[in-house]
Amino acid sequence: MTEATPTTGAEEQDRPTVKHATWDQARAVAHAAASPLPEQWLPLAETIGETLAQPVTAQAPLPHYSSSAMDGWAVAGHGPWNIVVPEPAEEDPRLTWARTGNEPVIRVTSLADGQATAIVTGGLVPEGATAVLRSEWGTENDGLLSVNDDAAPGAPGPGDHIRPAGEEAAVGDVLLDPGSRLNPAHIAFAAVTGQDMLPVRRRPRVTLLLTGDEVDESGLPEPGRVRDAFGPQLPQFVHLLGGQVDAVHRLGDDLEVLTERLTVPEIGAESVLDSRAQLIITTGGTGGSSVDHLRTALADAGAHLIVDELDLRPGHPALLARMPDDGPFVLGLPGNPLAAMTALMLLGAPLLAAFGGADLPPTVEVSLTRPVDAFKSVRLLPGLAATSTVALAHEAHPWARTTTPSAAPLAYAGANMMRGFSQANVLLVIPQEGAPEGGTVVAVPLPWL
Ligand SMILES: Nc1nc2c(c(=O)[nH]1)N[C@H]1C(S)=C(S)[C@@H](COP(=O)(O)OP(=O)(O)OC[C@H]3O[C@@H](n4cnc5c(N)ncnc54)[C@H](O)[C@@H]3O)O[C@H]1N2
Ligand code: MOO
Repeated sequence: MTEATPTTGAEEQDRPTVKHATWDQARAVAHAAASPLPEQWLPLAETIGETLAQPVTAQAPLPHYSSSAMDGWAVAGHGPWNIVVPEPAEEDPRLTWARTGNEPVIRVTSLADGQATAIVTGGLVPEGATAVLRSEWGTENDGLLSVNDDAAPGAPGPGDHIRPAGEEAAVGDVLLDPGSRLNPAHIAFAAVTGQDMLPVRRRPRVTLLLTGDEVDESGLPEPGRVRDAFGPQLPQFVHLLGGQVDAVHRLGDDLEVLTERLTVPEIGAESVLDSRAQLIITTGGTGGSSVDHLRTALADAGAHLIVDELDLRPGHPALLARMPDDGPFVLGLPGNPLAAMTALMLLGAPLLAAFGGADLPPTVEVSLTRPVDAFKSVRLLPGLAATSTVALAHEAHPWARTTTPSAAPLAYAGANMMRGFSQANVLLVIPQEGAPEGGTVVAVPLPWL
């Protein structure tokens, strides 16, 4: 985890603008730009989908006691064994009427060599027990337990069916890493280690400003108009990347409206709490035409450009800026749908990860199933990689070894096209000179890989 030092507005403004950023510069600069949001403790069940702020460590050995993995008998030494029957426990007679189960007994806490006692799965193994004999393999006769003919030869071997305390983790072991986006498996694990609350970083609040007079929100548009590719999916896409979209505004192509939306707090302007979103994502209007106003609006508002254009296609007119006085970040996505998606992955994903205190999202190396031609610039192409989260886990866990996965560059990858992207699970970084079949290139995993 990288714990970025909180920056002041002044430092922010001093940082030079990175112009025409390469794909990896864009990721690194965006990730370094934001500081982790404050952490808060939430009840375990409410932390799924949030980002863990501190490591979870084992407070006790895991499991915390030696238990039986089978119903049967705990045995000490070689058989046959004398069966130790638990003594009945003394009980307050006024309470016996309420009891529905078995008579209370005093648990057998230790066994001497040649003794055995009945045990159920998950039961606490008595001191001195050397193995558990499963119920199918033992026969009781007159207080004596023997291994029967069904048993495997040599059973029970030393330690059989005993789950030793601490076999999963020792006290102090790091069980979950900070920066992890918590999923149901993490929560199950945290629960069995005895956690009730976890420290998480809340998602940064995001406002979407969708520009474009020519954009329709439903139906099949007339020629000259386009159907909005962003409104129906960008809030969920941003959520997958760690943000929380609280507001979506459609602005048309109007400089005044855009400037107002960039500078006016979302709600509660007079509130003591800063109600502004931490990130404003705009779509369209990044270009230089008479109806593209984003750059003008940002300059008028005194915003500082952190990244000004990317040195690749599609997505080159994208920008990352910050409003003055520690104001929100502004991520300007180009209007062409695929260009917007590449810019979101290169600038938005690392920025949102940094807000959560998470590392730069990992990339994977893939080998191409077919060659890709040279082009006038680096390209980001939608790709279908034969990989899984295991390949990503490999980055964090060297024990999850994988070989280089293959990936197919997908057709229909124009800046305005969604057909290729709709089948993709990665964005392939193709060098300017192209790449041969079998050539290795970097792939940026999409958050639904
Ligand atoms: N003379 C130049 N023209 C263009 C250049 C250039 O360098 N010189 N760059 C091209 C590239 S590359 C891109 S990308 C776009 C950037 O455009 P903008 O960010 O200014 O976006 P718009 O002009 O508003 O729209 C571009 C395109 O995208 C469509 N669009 C917009 N919003 C949506 C939406 N919500 N859903 C679907 N499609 C949308 C819009 O209709 C346009 O077709 O500029 C190139 N031009
Ligand atoms: O960003 Mo444009 O979409 O590079 O082609």
